[in-house]
Amino acid sequence: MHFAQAIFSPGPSLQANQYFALIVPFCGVLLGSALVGCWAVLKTHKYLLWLAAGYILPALPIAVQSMQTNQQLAQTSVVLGCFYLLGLWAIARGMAQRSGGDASPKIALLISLLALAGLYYFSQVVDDIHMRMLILNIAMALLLLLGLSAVYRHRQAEDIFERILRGSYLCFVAYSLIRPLVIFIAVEQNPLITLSQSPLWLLMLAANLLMSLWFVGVLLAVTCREVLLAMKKERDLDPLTQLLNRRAFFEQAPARIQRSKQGLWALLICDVDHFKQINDTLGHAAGDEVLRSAAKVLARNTRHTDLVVRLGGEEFLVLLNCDSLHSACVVADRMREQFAEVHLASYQKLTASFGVVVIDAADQLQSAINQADNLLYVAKRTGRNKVMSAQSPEWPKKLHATAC
Ligand SMILES: Nc1nc2c(ncn2[C@@H]2O[C@H](COP(=O)(O)OP(=O)(O)OP(=O)(O)O)[C@@H](O)[C@H]2O)c(=O)[nH]1
Repeated sequence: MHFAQAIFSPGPSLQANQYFALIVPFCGVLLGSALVGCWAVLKTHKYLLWLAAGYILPALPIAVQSMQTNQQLAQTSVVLGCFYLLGLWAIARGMAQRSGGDASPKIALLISLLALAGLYYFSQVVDDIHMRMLILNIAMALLLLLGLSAVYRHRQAEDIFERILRGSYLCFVAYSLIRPLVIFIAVEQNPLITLSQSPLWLLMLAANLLMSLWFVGVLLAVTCREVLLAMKKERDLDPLTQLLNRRAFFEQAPARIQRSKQGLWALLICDVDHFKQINDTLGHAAGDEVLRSAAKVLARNTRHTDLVVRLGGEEFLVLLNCDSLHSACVVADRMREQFAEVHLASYQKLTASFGVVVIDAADQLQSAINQADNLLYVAKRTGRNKVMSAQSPEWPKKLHATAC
């Protein structure tokens, strides 16, 4: 019989459970479409397209085979086998790509060609449905295995969501490896009359459906979380230096100060000296590079409990946990010295000025920033490249009383 005829002419008596089996491919297409929709919105997560293909491609052979007699299954096995193999490799590829790896396309091609040759032999030369099922299921399990190594080799940030996703994929692979064994035992004990009407077929479809739903659920949850984290990062970080921005600082600083049980907090305002001149002589791109280097100098002199912020332009703010104004000034001075080490082509030496204030309560934040700003202004006015605090000799005596 012709292939197209074999696909479109259903068996003589379609059972109710065969129609019921169509729910599975329908769900596969639906879940695959959800992943495509997700990709269309994000545009960044290309691996979602591979995973979508992994859901949509096998849906076609499942739908067709659910309505076929064993004789028709033999005629369509090679073509429909291609859809299964491509679909399973797409899942492996998607998962591998998500982890920054690959799913060995050459090995996948070899496995697929061998499987298709086997399907051809056991359908066109010797009609053995048992062998065809075994070959196809073994090949599909091997294709999924190709993704597993990449998923475990290229480890992403270890968190509970990642572990659940990885664990789910591992279960999916394990199930695929066990399936040929189940088929081997089940068919051996109960020779198939019509595969698509057998409980084995329905059982496999039900297991597929459950796995698919679970896997897509986990995948979408992980993707949503990634998107939310990326959005939060974009909202909180300065894109040039990757430091916190002003808004994120005022959101995080009060809680950070209140949480700390002991010690003072110092506010260091830092401003790169003659930055306009750097921009004018070396160009805006070099200016940007200087800002990135300045951010690194500040960040490497702080601990994870401190906050480093780009207030705007060439002005930075550091919230530093310390035990005295003196120790905060020592840190600021170390930062100041390290500015001189930033490499600047043809520009003499990079310098920065600092204003330092200490506080012990969150409600002093705004006034302390204003005060640190005043100190910075004095540092600029009295020659730049210096750390100014209320204890500095240059600090105007009449303001001394209000300083920390
Ligand atoms: N490259 C670059 N330049 C910026 C950025 N933001 C602000 N600027 C420039 O930074 C310069 C700041 O100049 P000023 O405020 O005069 O400060 P300054 O030249 O450092 O002078 P002093 O602070 O008095 O030493 C301006 O020319 C801004 O255009 C940025 O993101 N990248």
